[in-house]
Amino acid sequence: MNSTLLAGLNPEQRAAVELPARSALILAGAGSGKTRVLTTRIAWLISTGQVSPAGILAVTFTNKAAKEMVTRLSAMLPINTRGMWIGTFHGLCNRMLRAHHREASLPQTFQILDSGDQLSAIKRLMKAMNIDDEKYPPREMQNFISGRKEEGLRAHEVEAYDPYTRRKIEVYAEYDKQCQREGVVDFSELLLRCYELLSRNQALREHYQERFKHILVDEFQDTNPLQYRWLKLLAGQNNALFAVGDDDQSIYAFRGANVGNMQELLRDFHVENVIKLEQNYRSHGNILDAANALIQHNRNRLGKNLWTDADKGEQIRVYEAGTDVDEAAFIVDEARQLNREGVRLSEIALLYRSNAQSRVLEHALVSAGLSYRVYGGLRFFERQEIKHALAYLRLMENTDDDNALLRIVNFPTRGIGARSIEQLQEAAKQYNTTLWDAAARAGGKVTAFVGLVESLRSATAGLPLPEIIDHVLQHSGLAAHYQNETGAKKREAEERLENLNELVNAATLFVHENEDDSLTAFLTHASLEAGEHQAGDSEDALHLMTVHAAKGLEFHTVFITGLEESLFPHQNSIDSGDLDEERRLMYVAITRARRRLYLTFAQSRMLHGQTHYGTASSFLRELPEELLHWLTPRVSARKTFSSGSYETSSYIKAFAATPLEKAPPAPSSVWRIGQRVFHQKFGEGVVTDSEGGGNEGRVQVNFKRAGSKWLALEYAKLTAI
Ligand SMILES: Nc1ncnc2c1ncn2[C@@H]1O[C@H](COP(=O)(O)OP(=O)(O)OP(=O)(O)O)[C@@H](O)[C@H]1O
Ligand SMILES: [Mg+2]
Repeated sequence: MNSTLLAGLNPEQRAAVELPARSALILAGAGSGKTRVLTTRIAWLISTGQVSPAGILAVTFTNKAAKEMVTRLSAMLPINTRGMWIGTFHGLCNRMLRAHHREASLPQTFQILDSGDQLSAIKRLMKAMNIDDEKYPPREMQNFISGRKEEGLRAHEVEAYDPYTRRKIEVYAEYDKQCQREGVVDFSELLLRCYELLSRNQALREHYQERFKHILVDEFQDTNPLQYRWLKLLAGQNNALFAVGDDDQSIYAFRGANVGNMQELLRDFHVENVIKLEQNYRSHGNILDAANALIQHNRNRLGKNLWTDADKGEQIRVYEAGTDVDEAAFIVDEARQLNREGVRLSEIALLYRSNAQSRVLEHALVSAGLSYRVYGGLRFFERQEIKHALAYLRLMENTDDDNALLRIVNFPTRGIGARSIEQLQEAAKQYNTTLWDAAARAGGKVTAFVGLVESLRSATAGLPLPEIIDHVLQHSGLAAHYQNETGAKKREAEERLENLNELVNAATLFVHENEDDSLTAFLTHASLEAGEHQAGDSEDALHLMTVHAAKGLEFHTVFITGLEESLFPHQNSIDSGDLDEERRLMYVAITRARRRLYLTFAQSRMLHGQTHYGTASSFLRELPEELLHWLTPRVSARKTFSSGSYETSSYIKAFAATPLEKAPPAPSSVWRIGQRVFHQKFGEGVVTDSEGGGNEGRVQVNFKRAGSKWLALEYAKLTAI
């Protein structure tokens, strides 16, 4: 059986699979078979009797990847893969915390806060603490708390040298208390709590160290310091850590991931040899050449060469659209044509840098009647109506969940005003109880609400999950609320109602696929797997996702959309002067394609309610011309590319410019993005965006002292500096 397992691997891959039971690092570029090697190694270890399936712990990047790994394993081995410890860091930590909730001081039914829930919990807390949210923006507070947790630091361990930080630490401490009181944990808490559980509880630690002889990690370059410490703790002195990764695909430094972990791994685990895989099996030559050429612009690379046996294949298709709507229309036409030629829709991916870009694409796909699925982004479980429904379910499970209570106490409206809710919060604070307890004593409509939730709970006790959910939708008033909507909101309400019905379907599927079909398990799934598991999973559908979410995946055809300066590369990285991480992101995007790659961009785009006028991404310029096939006249090449200096030609485009014949802008409006300017009142700043031309135009300037502002060119007397 081993020989069939190993057949088809090249000698380096095979050597990696058959490494002795010591720690190892496989450092290799995109599409070189890292994930395949990792999966095959699990199968090989089990089939050669070196370890039982229960002795394996494998960390993948997404739940989708974990599922795929389990499916591949069952195809390779005649074993029961159910219950194997294969999952994301969050998923595995959740599992461990559920199993040992008492030791971790958590209620068994603890609920998970996604990032939106976390933000509202922080806002609520800051209000109770009377903290000025202008001085301490809640989002910044959220980043502060999550950032510290990802470094493994509790509030009392964070050092502060100024009053501002001290205040933030106070909020952090109170926030943790609030979560504990309410029986909820946020994403980073899952990891930190699990880490603390293992590090404090020797018996438990030894139990798991004894069990997991082989720990395997995919996408190792994106582990953050806490995840790394968690792995180290589990590995102990004797277990083997098998890590695969690619420094060129490290795209989570902004969230604390640390490529330096690779160096630490070599040292901490006494790794003797690093195996490199250099043959790419995924992409045609031109695509790989483009990826290699791009990434060569980065500094500080560990250095790898990728080559392929495959043909050069097609050139990369580049398309310049007038507007984002035109861009979407072009993509839909091409996708439809490919589909007619026999490419399955699920083999086509539309990638974008930011979630907000998906709306226009989705609209075009809906109009064209093409099925699609969005991964990440506007997540099914994050939709307003779904969160309302989940809040009822959460409160039924755990009445301490104040977040859930606040969300639905007056939704659908039952005449409980803001004033009553404030009184409720005051009472809870005064008696040091949860809102639920306070509500039970408050009397009137508030107490009737408690009665409603209790009746939902008793009426559904013992029912199968989908029926519980259906009952709650019908009897909480949620379904009726959307059914009764009329007028302008009717269409939207119908869609929301469909989503609610979809929640029942999701639960049906969940029960079918999981041994633990309790409500708690389902709510956990809703928090952890949000967006990865959408309706109609079996249907052939296009994939839409951010580049971040595309990591590790591959498709016949990939469209990289919105390739405009300040969108991709993102303005933040342009401002910081460090494009390396953005370039790695672009490298990830390019290397997802097997056969065909499209690069598209638009001259104007509506984002966040404003029209933006952009120029082609500087990444386009980093790709060798001979690899590109321009589908639109190379206007930008003339104006933007051939001058040699990108900066001098990235001017503000005139309002009335047509895609092909752009009127040169009036001299008075030539403020290029990146230009440093001086304003009488606001002082020094940098132009970050622009709209329109001539005197009607506006520019956005990020002022050093005054922050970001839009200014009308007619009035703002800016001078270049
Ligand atoms: N020896 C091989 N022969 C044929 N195909 C292979 C071989 N090794 C890997 N492949 C195929 O190449 C593709 C890329 O493999 P895989 O996804 O494992 O690469 P990876 O290194 O994990 O990529 P990424 O860095 O994007 O995660 C897959 O379709 C895989 O099945
Ligand atoms: Mg991979």
